[in-house]
Amino acid sequence: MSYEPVRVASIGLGRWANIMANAIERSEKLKIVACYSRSVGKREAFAAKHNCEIEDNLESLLKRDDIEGVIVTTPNDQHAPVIEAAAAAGKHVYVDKPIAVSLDHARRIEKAVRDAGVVFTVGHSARRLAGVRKIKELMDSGRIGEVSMIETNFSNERGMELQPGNWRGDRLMAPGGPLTQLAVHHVDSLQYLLGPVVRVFSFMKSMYTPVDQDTATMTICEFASGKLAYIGANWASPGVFFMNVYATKATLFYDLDFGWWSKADVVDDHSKLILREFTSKGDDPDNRFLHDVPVTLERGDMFREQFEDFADSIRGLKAAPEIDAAQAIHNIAVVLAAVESSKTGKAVEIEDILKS
Ligand SMILES: NC(=O)C1=CN([C@@H]2O[C@H](COP(=O)(O)OP(=O)(O)OC[C@H]3O[C@@H](n4cnc5c(N)ncnc54)[C@H](OP(=O)(O)O)[C@@H]3O)[C@@H](O)[C@H]2O)C=CC1
Ligand SMILES: O=C1CO[C@H](CO)[C@@H](O)[C@@H]1O
Repeated sequence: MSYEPVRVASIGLGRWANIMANAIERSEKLKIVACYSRSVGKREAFAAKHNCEIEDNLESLLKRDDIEGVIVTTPNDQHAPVIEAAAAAGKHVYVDKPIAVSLDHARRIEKAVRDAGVVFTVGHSARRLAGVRKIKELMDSGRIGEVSMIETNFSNERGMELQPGNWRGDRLMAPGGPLTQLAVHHVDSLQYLLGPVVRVFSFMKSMYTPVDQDTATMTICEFASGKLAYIGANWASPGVFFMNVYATKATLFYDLDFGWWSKADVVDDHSKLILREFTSKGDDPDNRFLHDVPVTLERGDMFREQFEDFADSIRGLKAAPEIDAAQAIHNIAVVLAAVESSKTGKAVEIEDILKS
């Protein structure tokens, strides 16, 4: 069903704003009409590239009646103040992940959008990858049996390039470093697949980086269902994104070439999902053989789709976007529990984090 494109403004015009704008430009459901960032150079470059108007300050942008929603890609600590102002002005809000880096900020955001009655969503796009959607389908259909555990990793080399002053190198703005910035995507996908995490244990170390930030993290999660998951995330290796699912009838190996992450319209072509199962399974454990079945992945576009979900909700085609504030808060609670565990050397209950 087609409708008048939802008119949006981009706020916080760094690297990710441009990748998100490219995705919006692949859709007929939204149109970027204006932009704002604090520095003049970034505003001018973004407006020229994405053919939109420039606003010199947030207040003037939010006063415009022709802007229906905002795309917030400011650094993590600037999500809450920008969203509070946008929601108070009646603008619908998309914010990139993580929703915020403290529960206090996350709850301020939840309250602001609820009080204003605006549509709100968070960019946990990885669950929309063709491989993750297919894993969910294979789990729900019973094809792979019952899952006991999932192992994941999302890593890249960025910790080695951090400089003092970069917000990613700040423990308050990016707690757990690569866990907050990269593997929070796996935190979301794992809770999408297995339900809520209840308890977390984590080790975090600072390695191969010029700043005082964790760059190697290993986290184990226990789910309310009793199932288990491992999340590895480092900032000291070439890019890695994988998810391996262990189930009673088959094991799934999902691997994505991180080099294509920001090109969401083709990234699914650079991923593979293998299903490993028994060819025959007799009584003799020394006479059981396995084979690998490649699983076909239909190409999607995780970034375009998340914006279309947002736009469809604004136009009333659906009640709400797939990812809401409550899920995003649970995602960040898992990250904060992992950071707490790495400090205390003990497992941390998510309930205790949510109570704090
Ligand atoms: N989903 C994904 O895969 C990814 C998500 N992200 C997320 O996107 C967000 C932005 O990341 P990224 O683009 O890499 O960061 P950058 O630092 O490159 O860009 C953020 C920009 O926001 C601007 N800014 C800062 N404060 C404000 C403010 N108060 N109001 C308006 N603009 C402001 C800054 O520019 P200026 O000085 O001009 O204001 C800055 O350049 C983060 O939340 C990050 O986690 C990032 C990468 C990938
Ligand atoms: O979420 C993310 C995924 O990958 C990006 C790198 O391309 C990160 O910068 C980011 O924070």
